[in-house]
Amino acid sequence: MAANFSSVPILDYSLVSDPHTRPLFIKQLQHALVNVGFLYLKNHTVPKEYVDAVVDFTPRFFDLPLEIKEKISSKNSPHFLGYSDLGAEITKSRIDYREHIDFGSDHETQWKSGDPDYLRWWGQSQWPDESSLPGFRAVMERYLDAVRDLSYEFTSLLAEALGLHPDALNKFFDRDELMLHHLKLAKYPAPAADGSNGDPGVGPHYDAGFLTFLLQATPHPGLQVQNLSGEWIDAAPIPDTFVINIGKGLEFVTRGLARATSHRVLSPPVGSTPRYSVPFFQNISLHARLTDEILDFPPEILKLKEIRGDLGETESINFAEYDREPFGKVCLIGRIKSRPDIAARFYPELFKEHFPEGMPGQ
Ligand SMILES: O=C(O)CCC(=O)C(=O)O
Ligand SMILES: [Fe+2]
Repeated sequence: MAANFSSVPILDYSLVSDPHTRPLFIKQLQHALVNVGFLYLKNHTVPKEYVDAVVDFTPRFFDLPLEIKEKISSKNSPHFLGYSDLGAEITKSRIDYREHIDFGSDHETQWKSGDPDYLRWWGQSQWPDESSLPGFRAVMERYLDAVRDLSYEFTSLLAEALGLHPDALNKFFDRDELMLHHLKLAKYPAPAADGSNGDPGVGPHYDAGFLTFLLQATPHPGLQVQNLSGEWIDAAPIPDTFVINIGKGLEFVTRGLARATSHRVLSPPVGSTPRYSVPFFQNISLHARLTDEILDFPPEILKLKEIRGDLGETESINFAEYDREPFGKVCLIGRIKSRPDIAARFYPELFKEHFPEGMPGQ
């Protein structure tokens, strides 16, 4: 019988540091990876003051005057980094109702004219002028580095939970200065009472990379994950936790053992204050070709996949190109589809390929 789930498991990171309780953590992690694809992590190692500072700055960023935010608009970034106003982004042909800013760890683009397009996906972030929000950049970069470090530790526990050597997944990451991980600050306003805002929230999707560490920065519910029978299960905020989920890249390279789970965000109810959230997206090397990487799982681990059964029908299909393209290309295609405006400006050939009829909605 297929294993299904009706809630998202909560794992306690403090179990890892005690040799007596560590095996229990690994067991619980194994269940979460194979059967759910989502988990909450409590007692994690990112200092509370780092998290609190991010929670404090997030609404203050969105409260800046529009002209300050527009100065760092993602429209002008070949790296899809910067500020995106409401309605800028498309998920599965549907317009999302959120405002956001995306940035990455400090990074110089490796792309030069003539190089493959996908190298250009990573590059410099755009930050608001220091004088308009003093301390913002330092707080965000400090947080990004701390979550990155936790994400690497977690990746090695995950390898262990899947019966691999703890270092088995390290080869997918480049040296720190060549890696870029993403952080997004998102604001989900309540829709207008007359429904004139169109489709609210963020539509069903998978994340692209290896792992996502989500900080839900307000107590609003809204995040939902889809179980094996297609039902939407709430993943409401739990104070002092991260919600961790698996991206399509990790699912692909583990041959479906670790499952990427479709999820979506519903807007807060009419009249509510906005919901804020801060996902960290752990990337892997732009050049990593996941089809070339055969990981050697022990038979008892592969059996867990059989016991779980098929992943079932979900409402989102994306990032299917892992079977032929390197990580950077797969993700660039994802960005091209969600931001045709940026694609048309900086990646005209890919734009034509994916939007042969021209700009959608025009
Ligand atoms: O805002 C959230 O809670 C989740 C957002 C999300 O799934 C994403 O940006 O990929
Ligand atoms: Fe997501």
